[in-house]
Amino acid sequence: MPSLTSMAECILARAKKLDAYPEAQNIAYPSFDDDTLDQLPDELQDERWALANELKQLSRGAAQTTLDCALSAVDRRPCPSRCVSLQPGRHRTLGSTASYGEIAAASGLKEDLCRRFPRLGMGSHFFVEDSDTKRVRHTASSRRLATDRSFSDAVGLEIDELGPASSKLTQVWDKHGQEAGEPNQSAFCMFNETERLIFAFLASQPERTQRFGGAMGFFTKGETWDARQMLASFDWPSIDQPGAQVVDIGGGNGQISQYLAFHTEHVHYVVQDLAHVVSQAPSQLPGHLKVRIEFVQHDFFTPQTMEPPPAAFIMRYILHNWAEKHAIHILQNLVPAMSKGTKLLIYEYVLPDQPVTDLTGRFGFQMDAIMATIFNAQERTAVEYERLLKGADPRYEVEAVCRPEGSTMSIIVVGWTGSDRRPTKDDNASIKPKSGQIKVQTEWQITRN
Ligand SMILES: C[S@@+](CC[C@H](N)C(=O)[O-])C[C@H]1O[C@@H](n2cnc3c(N)ncnc32)[C@H](O)[C@@H]1O
Repeated sequence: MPSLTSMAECILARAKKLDAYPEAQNIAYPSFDDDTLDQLPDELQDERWALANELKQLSRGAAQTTLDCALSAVDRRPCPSRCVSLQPGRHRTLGSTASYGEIAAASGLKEDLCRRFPRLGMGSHFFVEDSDTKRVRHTASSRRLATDRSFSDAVGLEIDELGPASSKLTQVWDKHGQEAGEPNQSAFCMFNETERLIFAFLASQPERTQRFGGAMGFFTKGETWDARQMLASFDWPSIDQPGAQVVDIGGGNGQISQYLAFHTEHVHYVVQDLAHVVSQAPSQLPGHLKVRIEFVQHDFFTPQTMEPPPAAFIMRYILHNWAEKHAIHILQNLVPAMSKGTKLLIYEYVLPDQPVTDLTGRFGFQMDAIMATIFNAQERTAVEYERLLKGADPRYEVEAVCRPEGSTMSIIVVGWTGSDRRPTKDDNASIKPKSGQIKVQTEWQITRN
C-alpha cells in the first residue's frame, strides 16, 4: 500500500482534473448544498469516485469502516424513506426551510420521530439544521431525493425491496441448496412470501411496480448504458441486406430493435416476448418503424422455428435473469434456427474475473447480488459465458467480447460453427467443447489465441 502522503498526492492530481470541470463550465465547486459535479461527463465519474475513497477508508480505520457499512441501513433507512424525501410532491407544503413541527404536520409522523431520524441523517450531510433557528433545510443529497423521481425510486427500491430481500439469501441456500436456480425460490420470493416472480408479484401493486420501473430507468440512463454500444460492437453493414432478419429475444417493447432499425436500412426486426408484452408493445412503436419491426409471441423456453434462419439473434438483459440450467435451455432453443453465419449478440454486464474498486466495475458485482436476490440468477465473467454457451452447444463460438470505452455493458459476439443444414444429434456427438481458449485483455476485448 502506498503511504498516506503519496495517496494524498494522487488525490491532489485527481482533484485538479475534477476542479477543471466547474472552472471550464463557470459553475461553483461542489458542496454539500449543491452537487455541481453531478453532471460530470461519464469518463470523469470514476475519477470522482476514486478521488478519496481509499484514503477515506484508511483514515477511518478497519473497524469503523466495517461498522459504517453495517450501520448504513440503520443510518439511512428511516431517514429518507419516512420523513420528507421519498415522496416528492407529497410535501409541497414545506418551504425551503421547515421546523420539525412543520415536517411532522406534512408527513403525519410524530415530531419526535421527525427530529431524531433526520438528525441521524445529518451526520452524513443528509438535511442540515440551522444552529440558531433549528429549522431544517435540504442538502444536495436530500434535495435530489425530494426532486428527482427516478432517483428516489432507485433509492427506495434498494432500501425497501432489495436490501431486506437480500437478507434472505443464506436462508434460500440453506433451504433450497447453493445451486438454487429457480426464480420462484429466490430471496425476493421468500421475503415476500410468494412463489410469483417479481414482475407478476408487483403487477398487483401499482406503486411498487411504478417504483421498480422508475428505478430501472434511473439505473440505465447515461452513456455507460447506451444502445450505441450495440451498434459499435458489431459490423452491422455486413448483415444489412434486403431480406435480412434480426430476432430480438425477450425484446420487451423493442427498445433496442427500434434503435437498431434507425441505424440500419434493410434489416427487419422480429421482437419476441410473452403474450402480455407483445400485445401492448406495438402501440408504443413510432409509425415509421411499423414496417421494419414486428412483434411476435414466443416463449424462449421453446425452440425457435424460424425459416430461413435469421442473420442474428439479440439477447439484451436476458441471460443474467436466469441460473445456468435455464440459461442453457434458452440457448439450446436457438439451435434449430442457427445456421453458418448466424450471429448471437449478447448484451450484458461481463464481470471481471477479479475484484474491482472502480465505480462502473463495482456496479456489475452489485447487479450480480441483485440478480441472486431477485431471480436466483447471476452476472457472469467472460469465461463463464463461454462455458455457458459451450455447455448449451459446442458449436457456439465466442468471437469477441467488447466493452466499449466508458461503458458498463459488454457485447458478446457469438458465431455458429455448425453446418448450414439443420443440426442433428450426430452433430452434437461429434463436436467436443474446446476450453481455455479465450484470453481477456486489459481493455476488455477478448480474442482467440
Ligand atoms: C429484463 S427484460 C429485457 C427486455 C429487453 N430485452 C430490453 O433490453 O429492453 C426481460 C424480458 O424477458 C421477457 N421474458 C421473460 N420470460 C420470457 C419467456 N419465457 N419468453 C420470452 N420472453 C420472456 C420479459 O417479458 C422481458 O421483456
